Amino acid sequence: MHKANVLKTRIDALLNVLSEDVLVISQSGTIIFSSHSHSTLPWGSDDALGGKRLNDIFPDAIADLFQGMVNQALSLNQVIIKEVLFDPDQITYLRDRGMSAPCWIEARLAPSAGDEPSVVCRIEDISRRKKVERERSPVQRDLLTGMYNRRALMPVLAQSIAQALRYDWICSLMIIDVDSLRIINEQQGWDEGDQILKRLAESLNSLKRTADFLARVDEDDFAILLPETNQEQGLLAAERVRNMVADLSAPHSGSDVIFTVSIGVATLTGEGDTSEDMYGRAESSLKQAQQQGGNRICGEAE
Ligand SMILES: Nc1nc2c(ncn2[C@@H]2O[C@H](COP(=O)(O)OP(=O)(O)OP(=O)(O)O)[C@@H](O)[C@H]2O)c(=O)[nH]1
Repeated sequence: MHKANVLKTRIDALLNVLSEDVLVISQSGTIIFSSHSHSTLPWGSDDALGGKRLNDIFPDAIADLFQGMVNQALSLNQVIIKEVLFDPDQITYLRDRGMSAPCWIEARLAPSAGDEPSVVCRIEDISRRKKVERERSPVQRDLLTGMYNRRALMPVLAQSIAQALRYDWICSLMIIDVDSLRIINEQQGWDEGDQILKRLAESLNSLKRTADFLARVDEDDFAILLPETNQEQGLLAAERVRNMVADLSAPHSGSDVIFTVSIGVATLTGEGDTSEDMYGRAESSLKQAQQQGGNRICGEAE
């Protein structure tokens, strides 16, 4: 076999056993080689990527980020590593290939030794590693908004329930969900979605009473634990939140952040009620509010 063919066969064999994808990207942002016959990433085959420009595949912000890495790798002549969160909702190319969950990618760019200025990029899906890190992490704060997360809320809720049962008090929990954040991200960009989450977090933090406990509990969900609050008062508090969001979105507020929220409220039922039960009931009420079209509040039937 010709020496060059032997080399190519060896390289192909090597690339096929890698779980990562390898792309060679030219200085001008064109993919000149890709290795994905057995890729776990949904990029498609070589043919689908070869010759494509970064801008053909990624939204501008991500294409620019890769291009910046390419330039840096070439000018510094060293490996550049970055973690990037891909949201398939924003990347038609990935969505068309059936990718639905957001996915962390570690992109590692190493300068090539070829004639044409280009870089070798190793792309690895690190979603599983990120998930394990999140689950094991003792961190109790949400990185985007700086608020507590669900991990922090649950023991506080359990303690609040225990106290309320012991001293014959009451407490309520509301879960607030941003309506259609997926569509906002899609139509106005992920950054706009981030601004909405941050703005909402800040406003909830200012609105809540000192004794209330606020947390970002899911992608687009916040929860507020309301001590010494019965169902009627819980529903009133939820109405204040909904009105506050309406004010935030009003044209006169000087903000172009326009969104609505749905809210589910649950109240302690008595002996035997647990934090998981109460949380589940607030979630069911929230679901009801969403099913009724969103921008509304639902509590439990008495
Ligand atoms: N901008 C932004 N979006 C996020 C973040 N975390 C998750 N998301 C996105 O938020 C969206 C949440 O989707 P869904 O749970 O379907 O919520 P939704 O579109 O608001 O639908 P409903 O809640 O039923 O109104 C998904 O598109 C996520 O990718 C974040 O930190 N920032």
